[in-house]
Amino acid sequence: MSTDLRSRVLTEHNVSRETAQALDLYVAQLTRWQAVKNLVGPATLAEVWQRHVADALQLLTIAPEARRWLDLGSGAGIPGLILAIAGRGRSGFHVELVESNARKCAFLSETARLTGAPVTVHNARIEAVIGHRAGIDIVCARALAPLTQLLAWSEPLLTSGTVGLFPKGRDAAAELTEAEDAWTFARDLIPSRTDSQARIVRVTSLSRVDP
Ligand SMILES: C[S@@+](CC[C@H](N)C(=O)[O-])C[C@H]1O[C@@H](n2cnc3c(N)ncnc32)[C@H](O)[C@@H]1O
Repeated sequence: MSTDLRSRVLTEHNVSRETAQALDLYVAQLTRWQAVKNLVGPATLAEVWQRHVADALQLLTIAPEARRWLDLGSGAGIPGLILAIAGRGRSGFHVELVESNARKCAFLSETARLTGAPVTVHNARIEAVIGHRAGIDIVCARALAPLTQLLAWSEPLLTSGTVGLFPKGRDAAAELTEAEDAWTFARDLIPSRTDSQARIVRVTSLSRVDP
C-alpha cells in the first residue's frame, strides 16, 4: 500500500480520523478476502486508495446533499460500501447494495458490520429488486454494464426523480451516443478526479424515445 496515496486521498476528501480508521479497516478486509476470494482485479490492490477509495469518494463531492443511495452490482463495495463508510456520520445516510454473488455479499455484510457502515445488502439480481425501491436520491453503478443497460435497469427510479451517477472510462461518449438512440434524458459528463480519461455520467429526467 502506498502511504503517500492514502494520505493524499484522505486529505483531498477531508476525511475525519474515525472515517480514516474505518476506511483502513475496509482496505484491510479487502486485502484479507482478496487472498482467497479474488474480489477485485489483483493488479488494482496495490493502488487501492486511488483506484477504488478515491474513485468512490468523488461521487460524494458530486452529490453532497444526497442521503439515500442505491449501488448496482456492488462487487467488493465500490462505490457503495465506501460511500457508506464515508457518509455514516451524516444524518439519514444509507446505501443499498445490490449484488448477485453470495460470496461478495458475505464480504459486504461482514465489512459493513465491522466499519459501522449504514447499508442494506441485497443478495439478489438487480432486475428482482429495482422495481421495489423508493425514496432513492442517487442510483450508481461502476464497471457493471453499458450505459444503455444501466438506464434500462434504473428506469423505475430515473423516471421518478432519482439522479444516476455512472462512472465510465474513456468510452463514455460512445456509450452516451448509443444510449441516446433508446432514451431521452438530461446528462452531464463530469471529469473523473482519479483518471483524466474517465468521466462520470450524471443522468436525470429519463424517458423512452418515442418509437
Ligand atoms: C465487474 S464487477 C464491478 C464491481 C464493482 N462495482 C466495482 O466497480 O469494482 C460487477 C459486479 O456486478 C455483479 N452483477 C452483475 N450483474 C448483476 C445483476 N444482474 N444483478 C446483481 N449483480 C450483478 C457481479 O456479480 C459483479 O460483482
